[in-house]
Amino acid sequence: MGSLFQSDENKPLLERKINSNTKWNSKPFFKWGLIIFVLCLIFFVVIFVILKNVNQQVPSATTEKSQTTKHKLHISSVDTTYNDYLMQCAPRVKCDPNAKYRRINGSCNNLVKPTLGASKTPFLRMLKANYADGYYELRNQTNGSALPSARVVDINVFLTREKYHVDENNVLLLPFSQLLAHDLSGLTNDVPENEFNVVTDCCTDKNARKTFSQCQLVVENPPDDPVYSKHNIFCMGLVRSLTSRNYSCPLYPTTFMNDNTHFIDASNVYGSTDTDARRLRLMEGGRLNFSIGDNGQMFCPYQQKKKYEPVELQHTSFQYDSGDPTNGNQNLGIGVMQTAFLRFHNYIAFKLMALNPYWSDETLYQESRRIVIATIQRIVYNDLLPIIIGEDYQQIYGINKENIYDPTVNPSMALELSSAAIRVLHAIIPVQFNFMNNEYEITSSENITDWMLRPVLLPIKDNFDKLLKGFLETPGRMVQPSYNFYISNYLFSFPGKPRYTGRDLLALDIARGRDVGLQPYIKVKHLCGLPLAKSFADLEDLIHIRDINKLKELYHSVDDIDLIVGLLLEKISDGAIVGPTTQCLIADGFYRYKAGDRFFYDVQGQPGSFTPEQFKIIKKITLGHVICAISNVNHVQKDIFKLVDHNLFSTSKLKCDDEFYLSFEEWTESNDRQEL
Ligand code: HEM
Ligand SMILES: [Ca+2]
Repeated sequence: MGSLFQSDENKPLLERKINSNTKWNSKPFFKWGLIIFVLCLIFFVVIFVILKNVNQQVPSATTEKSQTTKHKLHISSVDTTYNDYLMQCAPRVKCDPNAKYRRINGSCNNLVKPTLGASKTPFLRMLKANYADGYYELRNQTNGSALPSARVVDINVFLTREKYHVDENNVLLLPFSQLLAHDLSGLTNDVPENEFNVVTDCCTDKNARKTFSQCQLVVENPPDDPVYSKHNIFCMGLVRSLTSRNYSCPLYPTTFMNDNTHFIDASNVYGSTDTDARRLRLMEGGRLNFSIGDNGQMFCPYQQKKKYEPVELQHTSFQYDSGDPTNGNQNLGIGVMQTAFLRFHNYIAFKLMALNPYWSDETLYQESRRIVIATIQRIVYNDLLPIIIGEDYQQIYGINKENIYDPTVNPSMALELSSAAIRVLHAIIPVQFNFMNNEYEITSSENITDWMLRPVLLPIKDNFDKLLKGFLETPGRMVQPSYNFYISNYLFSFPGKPRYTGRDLLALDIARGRDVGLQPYIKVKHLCGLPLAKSFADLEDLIHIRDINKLKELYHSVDDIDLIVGLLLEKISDGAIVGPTTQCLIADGFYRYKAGDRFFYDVQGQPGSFTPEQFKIIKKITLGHVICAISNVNHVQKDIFKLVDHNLFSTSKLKCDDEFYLSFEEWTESNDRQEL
C-alpha cells in the first residue's frame, strides 16, 4: 500500500497539489478513496437505471433517431420512416429562402428539409408501428388471438351507458375543431374496385375480403347487436387507408401519407396542391371562386363532376368544392366553416383591394391568405387549446410563447394524434344542429346524421346564418366516454334508406387505430410520462373500476387495449376537457405545428413575418370578427366558444357593428412598400 503512494510524483499536477496542501496520510486517503469510489459506483448505477427507464419510455425508432427534447414534458418522438422517404421517394425541391408566402403544398417551410410538413409526406409516428407481421397485418392480442370486434368494444364499453351531458361550451367548438382537424390531417380510404371499376362493398361482397387487402378492416357486428342484428346487418364494410405504396413509395414498415399539408395553413380552404389551389381561385381581385345561394349570399363553388367518386359521394345532388372537398361536405357544421373562411378570404381581399387598387390578383390573394391563416392559428392557440387541454398545461408546455420557430422541430402530424387523440373530440358531436334566428328562436332542428355528405340545406334562404347562430347559442355535448347514439349507429346512412344502414363512428375510430398500426393505450400513456400499467388493476389511477372490469372481459391483457378506448375512458384533467394522455398528445402536436412552422404568424425576422403594426392588428382578430364579417349574425359573445345566456348576461353579447370592425390600413402599400 505504501509503495502506491510513493509513486505520487507520477500523478497529475492538480491532484498532487491538492495532496501536498493537505496533510493526509495514506490511511485517511485510502478511506476517502473508498468513499469516492462507492459514491461513483452509486452515481453510475443511478445513471444506468435512468437511461434504462428512458429507453423503455421511448422505444427506439426503426430507422431514424429521436428528436431533441425541447421541454421536460415534450415527447422525444420517433420519426420512423422520414429518412427513408427522403432517400427513396422525396421529390427534389428548390426553395427560395426569401419567399414571403408559404407554398400551397407546404414545401420549403423548412429550408434544410424542404419536404417536411408538405402534403403527401409521411405521418409521423411517436412509437413504432404495431402490426402482427411487423409490416401490415392488423395486430393481434398479446396471446395471439384476434382483437375483439371494434363494434363489440363500443357496445359493451361505451354505447350501453350513453347519456347526454351538456357542456358550458357551445356547439361552435365542434365545427371549428373539425375544420382544424382536416386542415392538419388527411388519411385517405383505399377503396377497392373490381375489374369493371365498380367500388366494392367489403361487407356485402362475399369474395371481396379474400381478394382485396383493403377489406381487412371490415368490422363484425355481434349477433345480439342492439341496432344492426334485427336488420340482418352483420358487418361494416370499412376499408384500410392508402399507404405510401399507393404513392409509388414502398416504405417499411407501412407508412401513411398525409394528403393535406401538416401545417395549420387553411389547406382545406386553399388546397394542398397547386392544381387544387388554382382551380379554387377566381383569378380576379385575389378572390376565391364561389357560388351564390338562395338569398344572394356567397358559398363555396360547386364541385365539378368527378369521373370517379367513392360510393358515399354518389348519393348526393351536389357537392361544394374546397381544399378538402370530401371532408368539407361531410356535414352541415364543417360546411358552414368552409363557407365562413371562404367568405372571410374574399372579404379581406376586397378590403385590401380598396386600400391598394393597383395590387395584382396574386398579391391580393397571397396577402389575404396570409391573414386568414394567421386568424385561424390565433383562434386555435388563443381560444381553442385553452379549452381543450387547459391554459395551465399550455403554459407549462411552452406552447404560448411567441416566436418559437425552431427548424429542428418536425411539424408533421402524428398518427397517435390524428387517428386517436384528436378523435376523442368526436364525443362532443351533438345529435342535432339548431337553426336559430337573431331573436334567439329555434326555427328548426336537423339530425346531423341525416345530412351527411349532403350540404344541400346550406344555401337555402337564411339557413347559413341560422346555423351559425344556433352554434353560438346551443350548449355543446360534453366530452364523455361515449359518442352520441346517432353517430354511433347511423353515420353515413343512405338517404331514402333506413338509418340503420349507417355505421358506427366509434367502432370506425377503433378500427382506424388498428389500421394505421397504433400501439396500445398503455404504451402511449407511458410515453407521456404516466405510470406503466402492468395489470388491469394498475389502470385505476385514471380509469373507473367499472370500466376496467368491462375491459377485462373484452381484452386478454392490459397491453391489448386500443389507444382510443383508453383515451376516452381516462378521467378528465383539471382545467381541460380531455384526460392526461390526450392532453399530452395534443400538446405535443400543437407545439410542433407552431415551433416547426417558419411561417407561423408570430415568427419574427422571416421574409413572411408581419410588420410590427400589422402584427398588432392580427392579434386583435377573433372568431367573433370572422362571424360578424361574413354573416348576418348581429351579436356574438366575447368568449366565442362559451355558452352565454343572452337573457342573463346581455352585456356579454357584443354587437357586431360596434365591436368587430376590422381595418387593414396597415396593409396599404405606402406602409408596406418594401415587402410587396
Ligand atoms: C359532426 C362532426 C363530425 C363527424 C360526423 C366526424 C366524422 C368523421 C369521420 C367519418 C372520419 C373518418 C373516419 C375514418 O375513416 O377513419 C373522421 C375523421 C377524423 N375526425 Fe371527425 N367528425 C366530426 C367532427 C370532428 C371533430 C370535432 C374533430 C376534432 C378536432 C374531428 C377529428 C377528426 C380527425 C383528426 C379525423 C382523422 C382525419 C384524417 O386523418 O383523415 N372530427 N371524422
Ligand atoms: Ca394544412
